[in-house]
Amino acid sequence: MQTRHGSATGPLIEVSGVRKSYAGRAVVDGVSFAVDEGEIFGILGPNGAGKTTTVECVEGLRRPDEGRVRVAGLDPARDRAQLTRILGAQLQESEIQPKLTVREALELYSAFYPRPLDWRPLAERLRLTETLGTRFAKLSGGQKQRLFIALALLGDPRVVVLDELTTGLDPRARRDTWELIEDVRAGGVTVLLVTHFMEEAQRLCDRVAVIDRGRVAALDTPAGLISRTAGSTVVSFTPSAPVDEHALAVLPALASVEQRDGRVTLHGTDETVDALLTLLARHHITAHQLRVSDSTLDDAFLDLTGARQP
Ligand SMILES: Nc1ncnc2c1ncn2[C@@H]1O[C@H](COP(=O)(O)OP(=O)(O)OP(=O)(O)O)[C@@H](O)[C@H]1O
Repeated sequence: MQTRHGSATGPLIEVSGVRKSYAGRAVVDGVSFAVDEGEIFGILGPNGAGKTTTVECVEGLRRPDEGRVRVAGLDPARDRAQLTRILGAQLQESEIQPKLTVREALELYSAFYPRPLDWRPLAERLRLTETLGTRFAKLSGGQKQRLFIALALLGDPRVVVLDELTTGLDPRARRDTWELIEDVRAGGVTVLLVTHFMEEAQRLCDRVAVIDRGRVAALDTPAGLISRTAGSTVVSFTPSAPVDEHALAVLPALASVEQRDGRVTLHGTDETVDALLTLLARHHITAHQLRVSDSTLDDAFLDLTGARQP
């Protein structure tokens, strides 16, 4: 297959056995993954897991102590000048002069690239046209994020790296930003996305690497991560009469069972639910407020890392 940039596909980003220590403590401890062109690839993990350090190695901002990173065949630590032509990174708020207007920021950053996109249609697409005369400091959170995306795309990159893009946004602005990222990918850009939000990863990412304590705890599609969690179906109900614990404990494919305040919650599979209903019928027990749902990426994450999300 040919990409819009005309090169043959293989992974666009390769991270292999990367290690990075600070003061003798390994914060990235042998991370490997590969991102194909056109993917939205998520890096998900608890605070301090090493996500930012990992993507900074991809951006060429940090040099790994060990391991290999390649972006379109370039070594980010060595070939930074060439890398900036194909990789757009999200700036941090502190990197933009608060007094610059949106127009000035777009013009200034365009000058950094050899072949920048025309910023006007980009501003239009990112709904920034109304704000062109507004100073950066006066923008809303959502407008700032849209400007960050515009600046990351100005150089017509093959890949953009977005780190905690929607942190601090309200739900509406977050959803708008997700649509923009989907648009960006539809335009052929590969997206490497660091996120804390399960919903964001589930909605946007083709594949997700869950990073925990500097290592890749799992790498799969969001659906794949969910299906490998112990008990991908959750069923809860209030029984009309006590249910024998031992009978519940031997239900097929049962991952866990909990009885609290008269309510029973089971994690299992569809097979568990079928057997449960048969069991209840046999004992003439009615299941009040019966709820059956699929596990979420949240459950998968907890299973994989044992960490609570903030
Ligand atoms: N320059 C540095 N010097 C020393 N320690 C650092 C440095 N940069 C990061 N760390 C530490 O490395 C660990 C991993 O940091 P990193 O920012 O990569 O994690 P993260 O997964 O992105 O976390 P968060 O979600 O909290 O941003 C943290 O404990 C952090 O304090």
